[in-house]
Amino acid sequence: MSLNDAPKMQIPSLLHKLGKMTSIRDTALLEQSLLKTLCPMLGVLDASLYRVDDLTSAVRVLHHHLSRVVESDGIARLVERNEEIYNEANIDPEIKGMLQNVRLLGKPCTRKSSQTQDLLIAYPLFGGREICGVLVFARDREVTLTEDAIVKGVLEVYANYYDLLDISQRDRLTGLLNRQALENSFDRIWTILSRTDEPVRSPDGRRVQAASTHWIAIIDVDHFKNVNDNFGHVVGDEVLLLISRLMMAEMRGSDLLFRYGGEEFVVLFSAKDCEDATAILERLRGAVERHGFPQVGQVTVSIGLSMADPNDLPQEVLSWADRALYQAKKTGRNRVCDYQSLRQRGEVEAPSYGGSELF
Ligand SMILES: Nc1nc2c(ncn2[C@@H]2O[C@H](COP(=O)(O)OP(=O)(O)OP(=O)(O)O)[C@@H](O)[C@H]2O)c(=O)[nH]1
Repeated sequence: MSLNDAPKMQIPSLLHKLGKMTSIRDTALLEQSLLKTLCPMLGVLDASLYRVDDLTSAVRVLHHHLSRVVESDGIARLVERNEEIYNEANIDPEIKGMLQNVRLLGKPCTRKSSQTQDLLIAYPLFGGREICGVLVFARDREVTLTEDAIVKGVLEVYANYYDLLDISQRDRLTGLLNRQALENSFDRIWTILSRTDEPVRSPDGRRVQAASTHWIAIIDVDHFKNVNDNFGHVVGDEVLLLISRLMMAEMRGSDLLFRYGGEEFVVLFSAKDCEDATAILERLRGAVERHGFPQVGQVTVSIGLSMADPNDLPQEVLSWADRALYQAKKTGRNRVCDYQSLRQRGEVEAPSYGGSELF
């Protein structure tokens, strides 16, 4: 079968959807739009996009789900639901296996679902020459050659456009997400955190567990002005770049890392409890402390931590982490301080909301 066999109505509709997709200016909405474009074309109600890191573990998953709901007027309508999760811990082993196979083979893979008897179909998503994601959907029949060509074409347009949008969200020096990206996505991330109890389903209908407690940390380089003053800005930039690489090495692929300001970074991550979150950041602090920075030698960081309870305002939580950072600086630097413990011990006052430098 060739593209000529595609139903006549499908091509105008596809072009229209591609036009809509490329009018979007936000990567998260773009992903939703991709799944929204492909689902009706493939005749499926669910599809998922797994973003993977260099080691093929999924770092972020978007599930798109359509269901038929009969409304009060008696007419059945399609209702759309999108779920985004940042924790790969509970992805089904069957899906994990497929992600690995797609990554190794660099081409689409199909296997029979052990639970529903549907076919699980996975397509690689390329970012440059690397695979940066996998599209997965389940259906009762193989994709035809025409469908295969359409899916690959749509994924290519999507990937090229995603790269363009992604550049504008990145800090030029470190490649981490920039402050603008944090501010733009803060409310969306918060909504995801507040939904942790809701069931999330993978394309073959199985339940995917959501994440544990979330935390925000602000990481600030100590006496960084001295680095610039003594060694110059080029060396200072190299220090920032190396610290960002140490952060990437020490944190998990699913953690969100931002360069928030000059020598200030923000990390959004999940951890079991405060002890666990502190231990993760202590590991990072120690890695920076032990690292030999060219010319400069030793550099240290101070870290302020706060629990990111979705019932609190994101800006408020960030200001608490900032308050804890201030305390870490005040009490000697090269330390991790967490706001909730400082409050319990009466070592800090609650900052007056709205008075923070952040936002
Ligand atoms: N090289 C380089 N320096 C930067 C960049 N952005 C900000 N800075 C410098 O970072 C320094 C921050 O200095 P301060 O805010 O005084 O803080 P500090 O010297 O780190 O002191 P403490 O935070 O109190 O430990 C300033 O000298 C800025 O010029 C950057 O992109 N590259």
